Amino acid sequence: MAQLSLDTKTHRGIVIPDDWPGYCLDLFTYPKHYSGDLDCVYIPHGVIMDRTERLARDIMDDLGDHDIVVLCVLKGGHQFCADLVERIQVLNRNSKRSLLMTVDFIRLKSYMNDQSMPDLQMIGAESLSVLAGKNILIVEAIVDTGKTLHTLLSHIQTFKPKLIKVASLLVKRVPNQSVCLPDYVGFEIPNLFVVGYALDYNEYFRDLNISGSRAAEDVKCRRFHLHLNLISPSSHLHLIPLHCKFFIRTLCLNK
Ligand SMILES: O=P(O)(O)OC[C@H]1O[C@H](OP(=O)(O)OP(=O)(O)O)[C@H](O)[C@@H]1O
Ligand code: HPA
Repeated sequence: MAQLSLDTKTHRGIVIPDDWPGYCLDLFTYPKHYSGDLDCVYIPHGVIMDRTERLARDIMDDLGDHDIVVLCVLKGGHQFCADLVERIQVLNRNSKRSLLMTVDFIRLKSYMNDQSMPDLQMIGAESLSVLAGKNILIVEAIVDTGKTLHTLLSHIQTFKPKLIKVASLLVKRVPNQSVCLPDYVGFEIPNLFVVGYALDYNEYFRDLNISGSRAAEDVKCRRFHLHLNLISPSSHLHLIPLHCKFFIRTLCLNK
């Protein structure tokens, strides 16, 4: 893992500036039940896929001809992990080098609403002893405060793996972030709350195609809370209490 201060040209991934407004929602299709809940399309799905393809190649260049255990951090990391593994499989079929992969899962949860809670739950940690002596690629959707990754790395290191690499689709520019930068970063984003592509707000938005009466009921409750947060920066931000000053951005709507 590189230190935060090591800022090479590509190590931060695609850097999205603070003033990036995203794309207007009306330019995309999205389920009607999310209308009114979303601010903009922040990173279109196709861009995520193209960037993931390049990350897969970088991983293959670094780790090709090794055996690795891909450790997917649930729940948020499941979509990125599936797409990244698929891209590596394509390279396995089409290049001279190959990467033998097994995939494992661990669940870490600390967020309520848009806030990281002091209590971090780790589910599935018991089975990590199988990682002893292995090459591990942790696949995470987002590094925000860095607490989740830091806790996971400390835990895994106790099993004495041979090598640990980390791939994260997103890294947030957060003041005083205390974690090392992942080895493979898709995008560096401003300090905004983003949803979609398996990233949630209280379990909503992971799958933008949710349907059914129970989901519809829940969505109504959630809308009540989210409306506060969806005012665009140029309108009435100053009227919102400080703790609500964040924006829900949609990573990707079209899949
Ligand atoms: O860098 P941090 O501030 O620790 O935040 C990053 C973590 O937050 C989210 O997990 P969450 O706790 O929401 O659980 P989930 O993946 O099940 O949604 C996300 O999937 C990351 O694992
Ligand atoms: O911006 C975010 N969105 C969704 N989940 C998260 N977990 C940490 N940060 C985020």
